[in-house]
Amino acid sequence: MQVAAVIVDVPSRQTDRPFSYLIGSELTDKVAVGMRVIVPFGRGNRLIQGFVIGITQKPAAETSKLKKINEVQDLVPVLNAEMLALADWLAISTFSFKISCLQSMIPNGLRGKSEKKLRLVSLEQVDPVVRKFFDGKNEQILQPSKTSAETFKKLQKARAAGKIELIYQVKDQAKPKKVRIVSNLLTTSQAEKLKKKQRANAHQLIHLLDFLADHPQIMIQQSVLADRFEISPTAIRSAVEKKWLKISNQVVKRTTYDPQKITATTAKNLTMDQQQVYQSIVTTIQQKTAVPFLLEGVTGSGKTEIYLQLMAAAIEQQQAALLLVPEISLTPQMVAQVVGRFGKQVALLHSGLSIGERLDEWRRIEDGTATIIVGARSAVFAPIKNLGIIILDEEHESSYAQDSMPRYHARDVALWRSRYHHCPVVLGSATPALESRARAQKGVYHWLRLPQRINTRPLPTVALVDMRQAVTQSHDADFSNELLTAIKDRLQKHEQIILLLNRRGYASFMMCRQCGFVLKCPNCDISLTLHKDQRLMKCHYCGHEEPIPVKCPACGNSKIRFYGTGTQKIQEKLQHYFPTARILRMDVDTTRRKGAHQQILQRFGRHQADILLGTQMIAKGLDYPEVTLVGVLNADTSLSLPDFRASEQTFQLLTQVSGRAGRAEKEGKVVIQTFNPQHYALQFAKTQDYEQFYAYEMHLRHQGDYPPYYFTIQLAANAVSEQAAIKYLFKIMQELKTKLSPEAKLLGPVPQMVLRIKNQYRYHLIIKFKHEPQLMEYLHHLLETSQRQKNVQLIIIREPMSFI
Ligand SMILES: Nc1ncnc2c1ncn2[C@@H]1O[C@H](COP(=O)(O)OP(=O)(O)OP(=O)(O)O)[C@@H](O)[C@H]1O
Ligand SMILES: [Zn+2]
Ligand SMILES: [Zn+2]
Repeated sequence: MQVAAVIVDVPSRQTDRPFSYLIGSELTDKVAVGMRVIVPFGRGNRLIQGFVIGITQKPAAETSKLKKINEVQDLVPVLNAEMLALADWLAISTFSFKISCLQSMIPNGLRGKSEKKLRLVSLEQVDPVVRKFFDGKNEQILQPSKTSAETFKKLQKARAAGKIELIYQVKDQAKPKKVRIVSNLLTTSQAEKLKKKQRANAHQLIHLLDFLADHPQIMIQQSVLADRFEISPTAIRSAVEKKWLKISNQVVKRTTYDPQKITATTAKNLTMDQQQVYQSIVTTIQQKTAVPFLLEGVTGSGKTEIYLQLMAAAIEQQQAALLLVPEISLTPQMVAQVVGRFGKQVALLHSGLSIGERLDEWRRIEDGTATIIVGARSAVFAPIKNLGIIILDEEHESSYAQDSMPRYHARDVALWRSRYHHCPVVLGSATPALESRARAQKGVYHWLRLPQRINTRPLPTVALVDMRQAVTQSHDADFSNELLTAIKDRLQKHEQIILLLNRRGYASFMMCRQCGFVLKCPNCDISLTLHKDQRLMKCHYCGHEEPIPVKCPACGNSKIRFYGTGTQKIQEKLQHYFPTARILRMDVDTTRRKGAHQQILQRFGRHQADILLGTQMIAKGLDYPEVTLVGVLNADTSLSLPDFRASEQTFQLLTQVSGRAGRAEKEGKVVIQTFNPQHYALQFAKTQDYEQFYAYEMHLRHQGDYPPYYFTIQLAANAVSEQAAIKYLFKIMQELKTKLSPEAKLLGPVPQMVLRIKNQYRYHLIIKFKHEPQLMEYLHHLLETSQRQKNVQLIIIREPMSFI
């Protein structure tokens, strides 16, 4: 009898092992390793999803007690041998449940009970058995247990030959995507006549009539009309009422980018420096060797062009390329370049996709149609079969680390996959993570450098403004005279400006000026954050929200103040200083809508605005030739976090954002406002000297026994009872002391920075160590036994991003 080892979709310590299921005769030869199955589970025999990770033959006598697989969900496996091996490694190295690892490798749309349909693509030379299965129809639902083994085999064959395709029926995919198309009902002369009849202050309608006069008979997507031609929805609505316009719905095929908006680009001639870097890497693609590279190239040194040409080289070798970026919505320029160069071969994976879109892209990668894959963190699991190169852009970005299970770092997964595929990995950054740079130093990574900008353009000059003095002159805690003067100057020259409001470790909260009461979350030990546009106070940890109070909940006084500078407030101030300046704001509030990031950046790129004001979002990767001034309003907020990486992250942020200035012919200037001008992170940011910063910071890390000199593991205990959490960690600490060598160091147990989240108290213990061969095994044992600890939840995090 055939028995399948199945990992079931119940993420818990108790169920984190394979369960045996019998493969009944109706499913013989249809179940394969890597397929999803539906199985009965638990006492109630609830039907749940699982993954087959092994199949064995057993004598009938041993299988009589086994439950049977209810149904197979796939025609061909969704997880291949590589993914299964990767899941094994991931589960062990990140202390995660196997099911969580497997789930993170498939798109959401394949979770749970989706219906599978097969669609006939071509009728030519189709096997009669397959033809009969379709029974004259184009599409047919697949139910493996009700399909004969012969038919199943033939279907698999037809699929492999591209004669049929698999369609996973996902809720949102079932509904075709529609767009609203606006048709112009007016002739040019009608539009012009109507224009004369409008009131002079009806700017929007006049603007629209101008457009209609210029474009008779045009049919255009409403979103394009709104975005590119800046016509407001209100104007469109009233034009429809007036019968100037007609709106109709049109079904479109889902694509994740609009090919019409992308212009094709060709490869640039590499500079000497670029050529050298390119050569070192391209040989490893050709020779199929798993070499990790650290590409340390200053801002504007032309790393992107090297990536593009390396990807082209992989394609030439009939291989695929994976480009990881920190957050795809923030890198529309990068996406435009990749799509411009590689067109339809590109698949984009990012969080902005709907479930159906993601599934479509995943399938295009899996069946080999897409060979250039661009995506954020989770794209590192893209089902690419023959990888030729993996590139991690901005490799220092913390968004590459997932902070929920499985707690993996995309860099580690990329390195693993590079070994599996025998292909190079390129870690690129102007400000590499200290860990990466240290590994390059030790020769673990092959170290490549681009110390100069393209065509030896200078880096921008950076001025630090001491806000302690500046405030006394400008009487404005947000703007120094120096920054205001510089802004005024660029506005006069019609150049562009980027202003950064550093909001890491920063939020606006409410305090009563009468009694000092601060509005806190009822479930967590943290103050609620003001979201002005939604008129809500929100908890960023548990999602609790409540209306903005008008009176102090404690004393009833109405003298409530909101602290913490918001981008909205800064925008108002800025507009007051420069009434005619066109300002774009980019923060969580203005980018909630899908595609909003892209729209804002495109408008700025077309020079439809003078100032781009934003949070960290605007610091990375932007390449706009007209930007000659970058201002940082508050450099210090991220320094004050009690975190060993605070300086590193501040330096990285400041260097990255400075790098946006002066990338083309015109020289760039940066003004950084700070209350700590003497701090080394700021001093080195002033010279944008990564190497010096590296040397200094490494010295401090060495003295403090911090990474990368030590490996670290965080043991976090969460419990409703504070005492239980502390007690449990103390017990572990005692045990650890007997297991670890004297070289290892233990910190804690101490409360985490936010002591209570969702009514759970949070304590932790940090292990710092250099070489402890027994440790991993002990920790796995600890996790296993922790399930007996009913009232405490233990989480083990390897190399946590911070100790807070
Ligand atoms: N070989 C080349 N010849 C001419 N221009 C180039 C060449 N390579 C790159 N450039 C241009 O130089 C500018 C900077 O390049 P790019 O954006 O790739 O820098 P980067 O190293 O990725 O910088 P950052 O780290 O700041 O994102 C771009 O405008 C790009 O088009
Ligand atoms: Zn009060
Ligand atoms: Zn909360």
